[in-house]
Amino acid sequence: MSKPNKGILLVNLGTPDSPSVSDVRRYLNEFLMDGRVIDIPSLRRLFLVRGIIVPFRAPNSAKLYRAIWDKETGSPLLHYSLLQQQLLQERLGDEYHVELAMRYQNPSIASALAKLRPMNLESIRIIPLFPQYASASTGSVIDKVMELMRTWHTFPEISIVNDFYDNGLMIDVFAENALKHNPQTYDHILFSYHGLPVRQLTDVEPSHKHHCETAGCREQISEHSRYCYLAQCYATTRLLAQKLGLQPDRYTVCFQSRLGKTPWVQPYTTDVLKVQAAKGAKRLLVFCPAFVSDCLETIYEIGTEYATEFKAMGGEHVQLVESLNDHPLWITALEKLAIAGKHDSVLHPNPIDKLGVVAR
Ligand SMILES: C=CC1=C(C)c2cc3[nH]c(cc4nc(cc5[nH]c(cc1n2)c(C)c5CCC(=O)O)C(CCC(=O)O)=C4C)c(C)c3C=C
Ligand SMILES: [Fe+2]
Ligand SMILES: [Fe+2]
Repeated sequence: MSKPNKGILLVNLGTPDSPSVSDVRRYLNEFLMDGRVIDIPSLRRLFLVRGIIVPFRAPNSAKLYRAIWDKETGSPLLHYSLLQQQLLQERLGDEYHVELAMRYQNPSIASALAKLRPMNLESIRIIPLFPQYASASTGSVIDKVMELMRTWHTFPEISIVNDFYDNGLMIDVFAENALKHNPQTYDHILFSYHGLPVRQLTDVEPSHKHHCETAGCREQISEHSRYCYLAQCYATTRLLAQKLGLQPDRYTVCFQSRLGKTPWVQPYTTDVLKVQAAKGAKRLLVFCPAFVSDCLETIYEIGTEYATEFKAMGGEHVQLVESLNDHPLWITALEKLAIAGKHDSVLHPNPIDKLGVVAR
């Protein structure tokens, strides 16, 4: 067995160590004290998070985590992330060493970097597992990695995959997972993305600030909206709709998981459910393309909470499209990202067929 020469660090958001109230409290405290997540001055954040949000939220969130916790495999997010790490390692072979980390809680980014550092690697590629760039997710991972690496004496070649919202193989896997449910048999289709406070959307870059909603971010990706979460969510949706042959009146883009009282990007998924129920829709198919693994926000929020709400409004069925999880083609997408970075971008193609990575 040869010694690995290249490091890959996969990073997802994080999950509590267990669904106990104390572990959920520790997780929420770390998560929500991140200044990129609750982006207000640190003293106000401390008061709001420690004094109000976490004490009230932790017991309730712990109940939700208990509902999705598997007796053997624990948190679905950690379970699928570990599978992705293991399957990617098998694909890449001995030349590479693949580590998994979570931005919050465990396995921590610090512990993953502590394993990679003494390997004296030629390069390390960091892959935050969020298809669309947001400062609160991808940005926070990059920030943390940079903070931890600052003390290193020597650096290998470092690269970061900052988004992959238009990755062709990822689109193929979501489309394939949806086809199992015969999309044409549903009254309407929702593309439900994780929400963000509106102010976090507009703070992208000076030429984009204040123009997000008027600069056509929902219609196209432009040089001003290249890093706009909203623009990337709509771009992912257009690619999926195109792949599945969906006309615009068959689907709605919406945003879930709002927290707090400030305005978040709209339309909210709950409002779209109401509109659809009022129109007489009975069956909804829901994609969650901001998540590469099924997790609390897909399994519980969509599959249980929103499904129950929709039924109470007269609907009959809400079907979640399974996430990418351990799909072999998604592992191929990760393999390509690991070897060549953003290669399979549909909108900005940079083919790497010459590297010999073939779709399996
Ligand atoms: C898709 C990427 C994500 C972004 C962007 C994001 C922003 C964001 N999230 C919160 C608050 C919460 N999110 C929670 C769970 C959660 N969030 C993501 C991803 C993104 N969040 C995932 C994958 C998960 C699920 C984790 C799991 O263990 O399965 C939670 C915790 C659950 C709960 O108590 O409801 C909170 C809180 C904010 C405030 C925010 C941006 C500002
Ligand atoms: Fe979140
Ligand atoms: Fe925008």
